Amino acid sequence: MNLASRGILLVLDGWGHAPPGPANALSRAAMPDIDSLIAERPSTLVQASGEAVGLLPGTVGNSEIGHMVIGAGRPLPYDSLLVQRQIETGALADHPLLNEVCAKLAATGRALHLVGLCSDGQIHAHVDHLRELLRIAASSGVPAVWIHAITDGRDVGDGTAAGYLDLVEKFAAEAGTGRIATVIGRGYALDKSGDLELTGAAMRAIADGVGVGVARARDALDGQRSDVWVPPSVIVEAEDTPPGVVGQGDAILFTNFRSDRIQQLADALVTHLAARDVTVLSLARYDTRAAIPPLVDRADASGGLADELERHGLRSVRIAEGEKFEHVTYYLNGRDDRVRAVEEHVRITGDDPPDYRSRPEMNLPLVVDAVTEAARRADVALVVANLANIDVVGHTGDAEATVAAAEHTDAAVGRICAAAGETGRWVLLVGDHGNAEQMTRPDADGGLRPYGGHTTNPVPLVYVPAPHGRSAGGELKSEGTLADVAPTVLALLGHPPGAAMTGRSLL
Ligand SMILES: O=C(O)[C@H](O)COP(=O)(O)O
Ligand SMILES: [Mn+2]
Ligand SMILES: [Mn+2]
Repeated sequence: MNLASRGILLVLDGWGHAPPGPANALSRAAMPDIDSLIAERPSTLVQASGEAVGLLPGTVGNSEIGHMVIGAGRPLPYDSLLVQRQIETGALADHPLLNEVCAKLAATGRALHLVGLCSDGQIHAHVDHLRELLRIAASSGVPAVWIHAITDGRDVGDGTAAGYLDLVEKFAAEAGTGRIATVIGRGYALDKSGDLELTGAAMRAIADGVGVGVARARDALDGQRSDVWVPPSVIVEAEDTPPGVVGQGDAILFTNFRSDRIQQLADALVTHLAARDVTVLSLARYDTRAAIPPLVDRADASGGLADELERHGLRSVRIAEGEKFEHVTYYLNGRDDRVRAVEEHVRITGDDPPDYRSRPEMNLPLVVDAVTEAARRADVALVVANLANIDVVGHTGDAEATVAAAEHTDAAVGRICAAAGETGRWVLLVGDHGNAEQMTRPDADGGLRPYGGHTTNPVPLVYVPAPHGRSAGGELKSEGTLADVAPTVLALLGHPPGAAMTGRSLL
């Protein structure tokens, strides 16, 4: 392979584009390296949200679909879209497995427990799906439906949980079934760091009714520091036992469509309830240890960049710190957990602070070292790395910390581009979805409140040619999407797009 055709694909997580302004942490940050790349190198903006990537129109992008589409070279109908389609066509209401489980509950007088994130953030879940499941349960004659409401405050503004709890109660009243049994912050219920104390606290509230006792769902929010950290709370209507515990012969249906953050809880519940003869289902397919039957299955994501690199015998090294490791491996490879013979997966571990605001640099120097080391190797055609800071710190909603994260990211990009120059590599930089370029959101009273969630903004794509390599004229083609990244990478490596790819090279 021509030396100059080797490269580095850098995903800057949460790097969206928006006009400069006080709420744009990226325009506020001093980012001299990235600014000069955008000024001097071919660049464009590409779509990373909504239909362009396989989401419902107007839906914010996310790391899973972002990396999957970057890898697949085509939009992929995401799990949320597939669920929505099944609702619209009536297929969910007619789902044989769901009907069978509901019929059994009706016949045995047992309860259905719906467990999921209650917001319309559309990253992990949508409260409208819960509404539909309540309707289906009601029309199937399920005698009791308990809702285990996980509060959000991350994919939607913090302080909005009360409104969603009210909405859930309204949906239940409309359907004629459903009562909130527990209220649990996503910090507990959706931990994915392996902290089994957090997961255990959520699990005991759901399964056993052990937690902070409150009279009404909304009371669980009183005096709490954020929607994310609402302690596992149990609605106790009578003095003694909370009514919503999971009993012998009950069924649990997890209503999140995205697996990554609910799977730890789902696995814990399956293990904990093993002796209680509980049927467990999930709305979409999960990557749990226990096999949980999904109501809606995943779209095929094969034939992407990983398959093409393998076919051409091109070695790639994937590098990211823990928060985004699966994204440059599992998701980029189309939710395929094989490590191919031509791949190396490097998970950067450092010490992770409990709150990234206190260390917006995260473990970035270690990521840069690993990228530099891989870039020096002649046997490596492609280094793929994710720089997580802008997104992960952006999620705290703290604009000052996010500015600092962006400045660290800029310095890292400078170091990586210098290493690329020394090793004769090109670099392609791309965001996977917006986040840090929009750190406030209007609230109901016409004011602005801090916002740490994702956006629908396009993301930059910047091509830094190798010192003696192919140059792309002045600009990259316009009107691209994340689906065009893999064809562009393949073109730079000297290959056509894969047969399954509908994206095109933007060179
Ligand atoms: O799970 C999270 O951290 C957020 O809800 C979504 O962020 P991600 O899509 O970047 O993981
Ligand atoms: Mn992301
Ligand atoms: Mn994110």
